[in-house]
Amino acid sequence: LLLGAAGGGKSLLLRRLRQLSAEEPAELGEPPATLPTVGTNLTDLRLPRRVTVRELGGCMGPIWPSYYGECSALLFVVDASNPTQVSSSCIQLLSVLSAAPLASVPILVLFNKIDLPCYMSLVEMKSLFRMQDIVSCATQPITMLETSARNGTGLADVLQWLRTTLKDPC
Ligand SMILES: Nc1nc2c(ncn2[C@@H]2O[C@H](COP(=O)(O)OP(=O)(O)OP(=O)(O)O)[C@@H](O)[C@H]2O)c(=O)[nH]1
Ligand SMILES: [Mg+2]
Repeated sequence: LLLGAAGGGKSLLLRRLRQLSAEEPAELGEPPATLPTVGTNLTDLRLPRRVTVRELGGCMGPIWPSYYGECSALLFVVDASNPTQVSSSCIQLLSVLSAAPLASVPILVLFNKIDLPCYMSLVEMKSLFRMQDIVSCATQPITMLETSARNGTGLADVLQWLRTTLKDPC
């Protein structure tokens, strides 16, 4: 499952992950245009095992929980260049972490858009989110990464996390 506030970069991230996991990955090139996801967006990745990622648009927040039951790993995207979204993203993350069906689902928090000059660093984001408190109270394993879906920074680590996390399907 791929979640996060509207405009954080989920759709672009998914396109990039698909490009990078293709059999013959080409240069990423200019980012393709994306539209706000109204509803859900399903994309298959080859890791090489087939993994289906379901993006839920930020505007679909009220119905996110109806998809928690079938989730084996969760990516949560935060726009690290947008200070005004930090508090709402933090509340959304807390509600994801406290959802019963996700109690043991591994979580990867992605601080995206780090190519922008005004982005907030991992250290700043961790402190704004009070990540230490969140991680110590959470029942699920939480990993954090900085990414740019625009230029590809960190995306190989995202694929590696998915490979490792989804290695032993249960
Ligand atoms: N500079 C920069 N722009 C990005 C990055 N990732 C996404 N964007 C841009 O941010 C805008 C929103 O990206 P989307 O991928 O559509 O965002 P989304 O999270 O899917 O949004 P919803 O579907 O509405 O929930 C687009 O203009 C993207 O090109 C990034 O890493 N860096
Ligand atoms: Mg989208």
